[in-house]
Amino acid sequence: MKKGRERDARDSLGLDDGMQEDLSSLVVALSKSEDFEDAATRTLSSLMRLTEEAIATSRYKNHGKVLRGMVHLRRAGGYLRLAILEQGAATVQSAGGAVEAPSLVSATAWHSVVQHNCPVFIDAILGTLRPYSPQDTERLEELLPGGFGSQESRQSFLSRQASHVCVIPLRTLGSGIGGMISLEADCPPAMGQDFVWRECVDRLQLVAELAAPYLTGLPFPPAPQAEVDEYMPVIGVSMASLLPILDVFSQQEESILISGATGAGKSRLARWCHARSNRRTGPFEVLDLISVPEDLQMAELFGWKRGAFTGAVRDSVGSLGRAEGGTLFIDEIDKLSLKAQAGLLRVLEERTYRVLGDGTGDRSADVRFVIGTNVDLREAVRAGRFREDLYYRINVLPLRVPLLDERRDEIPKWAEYMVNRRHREQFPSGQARLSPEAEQQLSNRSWPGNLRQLDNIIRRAYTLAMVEYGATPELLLKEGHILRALEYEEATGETQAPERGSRSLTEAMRAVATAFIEEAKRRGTPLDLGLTEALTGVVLGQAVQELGREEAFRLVGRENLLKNRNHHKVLKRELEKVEALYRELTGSSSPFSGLLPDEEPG
Ligand SMILES: Nc1ncnc2c1ncn2[C@@H]1O[C@H](COP(=O)(O)OP(=O)(O)OP(=O)(O)O)[C@@H](O)[C@H]1O
Repeated sequence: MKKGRERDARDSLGLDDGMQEDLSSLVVALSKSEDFEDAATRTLSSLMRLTEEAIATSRYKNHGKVLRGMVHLRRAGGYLRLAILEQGAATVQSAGGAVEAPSLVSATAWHSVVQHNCPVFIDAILGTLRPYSPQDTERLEELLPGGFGSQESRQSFLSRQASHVCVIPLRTLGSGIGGMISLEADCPPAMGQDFVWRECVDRLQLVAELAAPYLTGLPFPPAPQAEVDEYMPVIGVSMASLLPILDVFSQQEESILISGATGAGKSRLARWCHARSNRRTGPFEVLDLISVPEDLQMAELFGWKRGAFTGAVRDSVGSLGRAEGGTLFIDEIDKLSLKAQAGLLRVLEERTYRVLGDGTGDRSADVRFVIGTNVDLREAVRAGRFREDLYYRINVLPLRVPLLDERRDEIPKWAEYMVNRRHREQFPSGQARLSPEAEQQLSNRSWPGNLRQLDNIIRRAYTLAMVEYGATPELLLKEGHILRALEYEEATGETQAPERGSRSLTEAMRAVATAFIEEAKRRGTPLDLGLTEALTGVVLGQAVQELGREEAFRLVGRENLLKNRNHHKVLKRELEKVEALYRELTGSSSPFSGLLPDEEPG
C-alpha cells in the first residue's frame, strides 16, 4: 500500500528512476557539504540540469538555454549571502568572490515569493511577473500590485540575456522563507509564455526543499579579510560577512536600502558604498529628513527658484542638484511626507525632476540613491504612512546593519579607535589605551544606542582621564573612568533614554541570544546554556530595583507568591542564578547582589 502511494507521489511529480537517483545523490552530497558555497554549487547544478532536461523535451529545444542560477539568502529584510553559478562554471561565485554586476533579482520578485509563498515566473521581455499556482491552468495575465514594470529591473535581466526567470522560495523550518533561488534562461521565442517552468517547477521545488536546510544552515566559508578604511575602521565577524554583499551592491546603479537602529552606523556605511562605487569621484550628498520640516522637504530635495514661495529670496540648488553625478544618501526616509514621496518616486522612475518655481522644464537626475531607515518600512506601508510603490522602488538592494549588541566582538576595537581618534586631535603621534578591566566593562554591557552611545561614553571617559592625568601623549583609560562615564549617562539618561522601549522585546531577546553565542565563540569552550535561565532573575531584579518588591511581583503576574509569602524565597533563588551568570562572565557580583534577601521572614 505504502509503496503504491510513494509511486503515486513520484508519478505525480514525474519522478522517474533517474530523477530518484539524482535526488538521492544530491542529498548524500549535501549532507557531506561543509559550507554554504559548496551546497549552493551542488543545488544550482542540479536545478540547472533539471531545467535543461525540460528544455530538451520541449518545443524550445533548439531555442532555449539556461544561463545561470542564484541563491539569495536573506534575513530580517536584508541580504545575507548571494551565490551565482554561471552555465559551464564548476563552482559558484559568491558575494565576496568576483561576483559580476549586475546580478540581482528584482525586489518585487522577492515580495511576490514571500507574499504568495510559491514560485514566481518572470517574463523579462514583457515585464510580467506572476505567482505560480498548480490550480491556475488558465494563464493569468494580470500584473501584481507594484508590478514588475520597473524599467531598471527589466533592463537588468535583459542586459544579461535573461528573457525568462523562475524564482523559487527557500523555506526554512519554523522561520518561514529564508531566501530564494532564481534560475535565468534565454529564450526570446517563448515571449508571453511560461517557457518550460510550468513543466518542471514541481521538480525544481522539490530540489529547493531538500536543499533549503543545508543552504540556510551551513556556515559560510570565512569571509576574506575585509580591509578597514576611514569609513569602516573596525570590522568584526558579522560585518565581515555582510560587507561582501554590500560591496556588490555598491557597484550597481539601483538604490540601496540600509536599515538598522539609530546610531548603528548607517550613514558611514552609505559613505563606504559611495567610495566603492563607480561614482566615487562624484559628490556624496546627505539629506537627513529628521532635520527638515515637512513643508520644506520638496524644496530641500529639488531646490528652488527665487520667488517660488514666500521667503525664497534667491535661487537654491537642492540635494538632487548637489548630488548630480554622485550619490544622494537620504536618511530617515520614513519622515518623508506623502507629497514628497510622490516627487521622489517620479525621480526614481523617470530620472527627471523639476526645481520649484522653474518654468523652463524638467532636469535630468544622474544620481544614485542610498536610503537609510531605522523603522520597519513595511509597517509604515501597512499603516498608510509610506507609499507601497515607493517602498518597492527603494527596496531593490536591502541590507540590515546589525545592532552593536549583535557584533559584540567589535566593542573593544571601536572603543580603542574612538579614544585614539579623539586623542590624536591633540597629540597626533600620541597613543591612548584602555586597561583590560575598562574593556571588560564596555564588553559586558548592552548598547541600545549602538556606536553613537559607545562614542559618547568614550568621549566622557576620555575627558575624565585627561582631567585626572592632565594633557599627556600616553594616556590610559581605566575602569574607573568608564564606570563614572556610565554612571553619569545613567543619571542623566542622556543617550539611553530615547532608546528605552523603542526596541521590541523579541528583538532585544534575540540580541541577548546573539551575545550569548558570540561570548561562547569568543571563549572557544562551551558556555552552559543553563546560564540563560538567569534572565528571569535579571527581569525580577530590575523590576524590584525600579518598583520595590511587592509592586514588581504584581507586575510580572506573581501576586500569588506575595500572598503565600514565598516571594523572598523565589527572589533569592532567581538572583542566585544571576550571581552565577555574573561570576562566570565577569568574575564579579551582579548589580542585584544587594537585593539578595539574607533570610526568609517567617
Ligand atoms: N565608521 C565609523 N567611524 C567612526 N565613527 C562611527 C562610524 N560609524 C558610526 N560611528 C559613530 O557612531 C555615530 C553614529 O553613526 P551614524 O550616524 O553613521 O549612525 P546612523 O545609523 O546613521 O544613525 P542615525 O540613524 O541615528 O542617523 C557616529 O556619530 C560616530 O560617532
